[in-house]
Amino acid sequence: MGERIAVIGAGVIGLSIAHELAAAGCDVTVLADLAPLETTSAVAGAVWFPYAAERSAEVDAMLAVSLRRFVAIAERPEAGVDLREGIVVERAAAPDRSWTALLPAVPADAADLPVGTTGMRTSAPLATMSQYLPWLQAECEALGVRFEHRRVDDPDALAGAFDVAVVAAGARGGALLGDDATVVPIRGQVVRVENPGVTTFVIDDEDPAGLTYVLPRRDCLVLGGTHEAGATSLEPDPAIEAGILARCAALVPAVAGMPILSRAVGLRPGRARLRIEEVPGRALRVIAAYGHGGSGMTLSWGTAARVAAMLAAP
Ligand SMILES: Cc1cc2nc3c(=O)[nH]c(=O)nc-3n(C[C@H](O)[C@H](O)[C@H](O)COP(=O)(O)OP(=O)(O)OC[C@H]3O[C@@H](n4cnc5c(N)ncnc54)[C@H](O)[C@@H]3O)c2cc1C
Repeated sequence: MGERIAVIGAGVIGLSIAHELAAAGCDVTVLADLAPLETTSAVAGAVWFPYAAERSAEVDAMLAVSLRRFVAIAERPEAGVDLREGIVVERAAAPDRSWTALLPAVPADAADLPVGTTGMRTSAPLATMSQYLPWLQAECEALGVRFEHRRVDDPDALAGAFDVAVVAAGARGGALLGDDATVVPIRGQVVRVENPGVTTFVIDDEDPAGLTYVLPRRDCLVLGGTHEAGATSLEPDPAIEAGILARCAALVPAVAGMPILSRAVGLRPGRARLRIEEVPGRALRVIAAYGHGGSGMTLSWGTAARVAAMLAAP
């Protein structure tokens, strides 16, 4: 392709796109005002599982692309991605098991589930983001990608220096393009505790007391969470944290009282539909790539493949 491409954003979406475009021969520069470990992506659990994002045939194809890629990446221990056993708790009378078409799963034993629930046992890629994002950045750099710490106020101002701008700016994507007011930040708070030896993840999205999950990363156990549409505070809330700790201890008793290592808040880029498309009428070719909600890691490689295919087309 050989084009000069600016990727605005150094979260999991921007890095994955930069990687695929550089691998295809483009001259790629990532422009971002937050480094990978400062982004929402670094707050993510981060388990491959569709949550709070568009579902459609097109998105399911992207989910499949990402899943295959993460399974392959898990073969490289230095990347920080592991295939983990896990349980997805179900509380609906007719639970949505569409994800099992992508990820094989079997009914979980009642003894492993909260009283009165059903659930599925599966095995899914889980990324230790503190390791995976730096690894992905290094992989990009090995392909020649440059990184500039810089805020972009107007993508059109990149014309001349670049042939294409890819807007992978997460929750700020709509504001940056100025033509999309439909992005809603969805606040998510987590607590990271010492892992008492938990190896199985548990997700209970529909817990009536609040979104609850326990995710064993390599460096900690991530306890979550919250789903607060429209909330934007990046300060961890102590009352919310107390609720998370109580719900997680009820779900996985071994986590009760474990020492807290850190706390984090991220703003998921909520949008009814992913925005992956050409943006007409700009001073250079602009491609939007944001709106991944609670599934940015889950959709990252599928997104990158779609953007690469758009750029490969004449
Ligand atoms: C608590 C929590 C748990 C989660 N768990 C999971 C999970 O288990 N699995 C999963 O798949 N997803 C999960 N998510 C969702 C996931 O984190 C997001 O979907 C993902 O991080 C979005 O990535 P992104 O690259 O689009 O945005 P971000 O990670 O937010 O990165 C945005 C980038 O754009 C840059 N940027 C923005 N505006 C500008 C500008 N004007 N100029 C320059 N740079 C700019 C920023 O500096 C940053 O580098 C979770 C999210 C939260 C909050």
